[in-house]
Amino acid sequence: MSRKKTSKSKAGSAPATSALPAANGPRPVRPGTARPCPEAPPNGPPQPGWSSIGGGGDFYDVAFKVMLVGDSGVGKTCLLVRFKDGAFLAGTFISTVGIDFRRGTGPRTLGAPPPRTGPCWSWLVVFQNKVVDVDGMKVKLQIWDTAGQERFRSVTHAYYRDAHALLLLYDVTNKASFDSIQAWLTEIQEHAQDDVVLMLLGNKVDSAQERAVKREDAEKLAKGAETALHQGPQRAPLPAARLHQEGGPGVFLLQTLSLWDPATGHPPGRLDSLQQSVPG
Ligand SMILES: Nc1nc2c(ncn2[C@@H]2O[C@H](COP(=O)(O)OP(=O)(O)OP(=O)(O)O)[C@@H](O)[C@H]2O)c(=O)[nH]1
Repeated sequence: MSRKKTSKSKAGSAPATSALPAANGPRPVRPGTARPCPEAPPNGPPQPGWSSIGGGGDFYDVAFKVMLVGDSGVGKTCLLVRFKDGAFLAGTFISTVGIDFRRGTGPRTLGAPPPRTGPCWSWLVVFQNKVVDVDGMKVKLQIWDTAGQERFRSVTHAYYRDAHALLLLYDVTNKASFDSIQAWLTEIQEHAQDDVVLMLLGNKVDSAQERAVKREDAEKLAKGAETALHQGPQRAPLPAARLHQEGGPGVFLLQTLSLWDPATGHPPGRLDSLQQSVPG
């Protein structure tokens, strides 16, 4: 695929920005994705068990932080946008890099030097809240989109710690993005909570002709990874069979999906549930 990579912004409550790579020159910004979320608490997202009245007028019973991770270009931002707004971001690929924001004033001028004072919302992550109904319970998902580019990993790691679930994406048309999954798993093992829920997502199954990763290979990887994660030094060993049956914490399953409907060019419906993903 020949997509020109430029840059896009993701905002969130990042750690101090001084250690972060500086934005380099003017960068295009996607409307709607490059804005700080006013609900963002300075020290991370709300935890389960918080009040049933959330910020921004959302009512919920329980809240979870979900993070999207995976190589650059696999479709993390598209997934977030589809899930939140039902829209698909087609066209030029705008990659996630650091653009910073001053709290309350929105995006600063792209390419301008970073602000010298004041709190900064920034960089390589952006999150969106969405409340979904699960068995009569209002579940608030705070979904964090991270920059996939390798040079930003040390920054995005910091956000794994308090994540309840990680959606690990690869692009079925890009073998390299699948080959990287092992490295992502190692990072997850190092930086995420022991009981984090993981899901492997193979995106872009609509591009059947360009497919470079077989479903069986991904299933094999998911199965192996599930066992390895639960036998790792920091994790309690759990029999794989039990995990499959009970669907408990740490389950690592493969789902494939397409965020684009090739028949109509429109999204095939809201991704309220990843279970509705396209078989591939
Ligand atoms: N055909 C097809 N293209 C998709 C799909 N999902 C995303 N894309 C395209 O893939 C490209 C990259 O998508 P992004 O969501 O920006 O990728 P990302 O993982 O956020 O990339 P980084 O921000 O660099 O980490 C865009 O051009 C999208 O239009 C899909 O399901 N099918």
